[in-house]
Amino acid sequence: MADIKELQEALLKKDEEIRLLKQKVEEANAQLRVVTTANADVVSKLLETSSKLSNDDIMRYSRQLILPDLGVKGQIGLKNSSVLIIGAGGLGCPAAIYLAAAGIGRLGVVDYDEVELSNLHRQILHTESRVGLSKSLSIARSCHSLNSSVEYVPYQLQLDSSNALDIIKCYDIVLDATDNVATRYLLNDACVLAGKPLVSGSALRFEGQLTVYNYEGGPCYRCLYPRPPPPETVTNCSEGGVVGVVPGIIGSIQALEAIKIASGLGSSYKQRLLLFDALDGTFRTPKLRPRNTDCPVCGDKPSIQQLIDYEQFCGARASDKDKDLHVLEENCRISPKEYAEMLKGGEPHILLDVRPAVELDICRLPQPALNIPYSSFGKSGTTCPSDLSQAMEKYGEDEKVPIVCVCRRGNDSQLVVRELKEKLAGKNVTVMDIKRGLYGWQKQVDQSFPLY
Ligand SMILES: Nc1ncnc2c1ncn2[C@@H]1O[C@H](COP(=O)(O)OP(=O)(O)OP(=O)(O)O)[C@@H](O)[C@H]1O
Ligand SMILES: [Zn+2]
Repeated sequence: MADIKELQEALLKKDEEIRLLKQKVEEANAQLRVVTTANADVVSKLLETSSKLSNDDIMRYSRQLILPDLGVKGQIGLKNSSVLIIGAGGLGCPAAIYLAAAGIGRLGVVDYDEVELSNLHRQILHTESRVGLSKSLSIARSCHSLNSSVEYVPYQLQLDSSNALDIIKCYDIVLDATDNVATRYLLNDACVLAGKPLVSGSALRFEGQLTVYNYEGGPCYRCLYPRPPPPETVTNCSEGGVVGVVPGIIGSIQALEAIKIASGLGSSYKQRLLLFDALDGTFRTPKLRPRNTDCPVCGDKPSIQQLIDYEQFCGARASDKDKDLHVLEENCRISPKEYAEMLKGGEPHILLDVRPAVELDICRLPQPALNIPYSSFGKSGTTCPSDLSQAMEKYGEDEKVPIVCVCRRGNDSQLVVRELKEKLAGKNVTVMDIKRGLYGWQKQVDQSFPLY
């Protein structure tokens, strides 16, 4: 009997435990329902705001909203998209302002550099009062005053292998508005690894180019250019010059392609190149090679699965800061001050200005100079350019007057000295360069000398 009683008590205890457990499950379910409903509320609120245009939006964007190809759907696509622009210069400025005006949701702008006076003829979002200010901040400010409903994220830094992926991952579309080969490869690889379309632009002198890499199965930059060009063949705007409107046009089309991608229209340049020639007034759009299945980064068996050292790969720096060459021994160089002393003392010498002829019209040292541009030195083969030989002959064989080379910044002049030393080997002629060229002259000798 006692056993049965004990068993009954044990059963009752178990029943009570089961009841308590059921109660706990019920409470947990109730809590779950509350959380799920709350989440659904948050999600639907988010959807509601991101899929709706405010009255201000409707008025502001009305002229593009009524385009049947774009419409409300396209505008919401823009509002929900983010674009990252690398380079706040000649291409970045027009690209940024049109993206801001069109109502892109978020706009990131990366640039390590500060505004300079020589930027203003083409980098049209910067102003005279912002000379010395960060370019990415300056763009964000200008765009904000045009459209404050866009979120702006300025990055005052140099994009490199250590930060590129983390930044790019936060955006939908990337615009390459930079001016150097190392950054082009970096951006290409980062966009392939992160799966982002790369709207790439470039502009120099009177010419511009544009294409969209890594977009809907199209080629990447490496598919078309597997090897970087020799560094000495690459020119940038500060060396080659550029007409401001050219990057204006290319940067605007970069914005246009990003707008088309973001609004669902798609880009016209996935396997096509735009070539703009401002002197001819022509636009050509040749087709490009398709994606290379053996491409080391976007091919079927990629060997590059993380970012590499792009400055090393290209043999060139990714910024134009501190570009001073040091190829000569100190005894082959004189300071601008020493050259000024030479002039004062009337020491006979040949001044050889190795800048392009067009630059001598801008300014020159106060001494008659022979002009043989650096670019033409290779053309005379192993011999000395004939103009220089003639100038040396004027002084006669016995009087070996020194040759003093000068250029804008003191880089080309060093290369010329090196070359002349080989060409004049055995002739016992002193050849030297003026350190830091006209920049050095302005700094050490004549502050009123114009710089460009
Ligand atoms: N890796 C990089 N990270 C961040 N910004 C970059 C990088 N590479 C280039 N840039 C920026 O891209 C911009 C390119 O623009 P652009 O060539 O018009 O200007 P610039 O270099 O100031 O011109 P200039 O050659 O006349 O001095 C520059 O502002 C430069 O600082
Ligand atoms: Zn590729």
